[in-house]
Amino acid sequence: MHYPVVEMDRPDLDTAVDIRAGAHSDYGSLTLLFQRASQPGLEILTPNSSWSPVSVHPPGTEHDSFPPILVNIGDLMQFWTNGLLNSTVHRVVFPEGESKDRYSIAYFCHPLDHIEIEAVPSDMIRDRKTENMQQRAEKVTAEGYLKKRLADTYGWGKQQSPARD
Ligand SMILES: O=C(O)CCC(=O)C(=O)O
Ligand SMILES: [Fe+2]
Repeated sequence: MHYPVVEMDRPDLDTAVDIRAGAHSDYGSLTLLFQRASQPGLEILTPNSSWSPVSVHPPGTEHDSFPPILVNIGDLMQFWTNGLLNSTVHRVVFPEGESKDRYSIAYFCHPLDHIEIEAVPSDMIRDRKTENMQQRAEKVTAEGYLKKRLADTYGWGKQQSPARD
């Protein structure tokens, strides 16, 4: 992803409101995020509902040539584990007071299309049924799940209504 430079002194920019990527959780099981040094911006939503910046070079990695690979838990992992592992809500904000672009690479790990989405068959996971867990009567494949998420988010695959006179 390339987030282009935005001049911080633009009169129409309000960094309290304007952000680079809105709050979301990833759809798949795990996401591997590759970031570049000195290009911060990622924030996660903490359990007390505040945003916390994620360091590109966490302690102990300051002198590494490349930032470590960041692993994000996605919604599918939350579903597979009945919420034992919860997906992270995150967003990307502008760096404070600086006009810089940001580059990142996200690898979204997703099952093959035909795989049926169901919780991991273990007693520990089975016992963890929570209110949050979506109880699904019908079987869903990885492809069906992904298409639904894309449709909910972007209207992907939905018929455009014909233009009217
Ligand atoms: O660019 C980033 O640092 C995060 C991107 C992201 O969250 C996403 O593509 O899902
Ligand atoms: Fe994401």
